[in-house]
Amino acid sequence: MGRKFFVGGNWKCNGTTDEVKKIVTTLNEAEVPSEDVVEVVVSPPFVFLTLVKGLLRSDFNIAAQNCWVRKGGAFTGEVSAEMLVNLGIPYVILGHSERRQLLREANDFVGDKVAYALSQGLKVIACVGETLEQRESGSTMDVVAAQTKAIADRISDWTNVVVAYEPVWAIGTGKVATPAQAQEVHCGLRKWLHANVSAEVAASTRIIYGGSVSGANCKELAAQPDVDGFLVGGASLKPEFVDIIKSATVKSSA
Ligand SMILES: O=C(CO)COP(=O)(O)O
Repeated sequence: MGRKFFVGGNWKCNGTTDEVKKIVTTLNEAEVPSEDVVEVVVSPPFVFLTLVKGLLRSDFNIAAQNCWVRKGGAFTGEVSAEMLVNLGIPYVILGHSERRQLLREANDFVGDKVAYALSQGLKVIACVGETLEQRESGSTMDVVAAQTKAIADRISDWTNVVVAYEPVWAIGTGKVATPAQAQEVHCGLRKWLHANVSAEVAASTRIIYGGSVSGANCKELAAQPDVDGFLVGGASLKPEFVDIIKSATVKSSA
């Protein structure tokens, strides 16, 4: 199947120039498994993309945290996919729950963004996930399936898509999903892709987990068969991120 382990660090709206330089220095000095074993992608705020690109080791990649839904133009405050391509930024995170919730990004809008970003040559980390209320009402799979469907309806090639399952109740709360809870949804998403897209896409698309991932809990999560990596928030700003990258070896030694 060859789903290379993927560890993303979403820095969100954090950091000063000095702090960013410090994080990059830590990453550059870290001894981590080779590129054949793990793909590492860090996602600084837009304003630091060029700085990080200039300093970061070449075996790590960079993602923007968002981009505009269509071609750039008169859209004050937005950053277009074309601009990211122009800067040499390979990845973009789209549909993060903070944007879905705080900025009211709806499923269709996120689907349009994913399709446009892919059409411009970007790779996409597409986020899905349920709220606590939705989980408690038993609609987790329906919610993540609807979010995934809005993407599937608009794209035909999944090669450059990584799906990030991030339960909203686990983000920034220290309340991590149990390995069994993560595995259940990841397996459900893979089955959904199998039934609604294709067996090949289901087998080859990486489904990564996000929500209070730490150096302490990453190994157990990484051991789950359908967990292909992580999207890390808070811990990606700390040296602990290196331990999370190293959890890739749980997979390669399995
Ligand atoms: O939202 C996340 C990554 O995109 C997860 O954030 P935390 O790791 O801080 O819970």
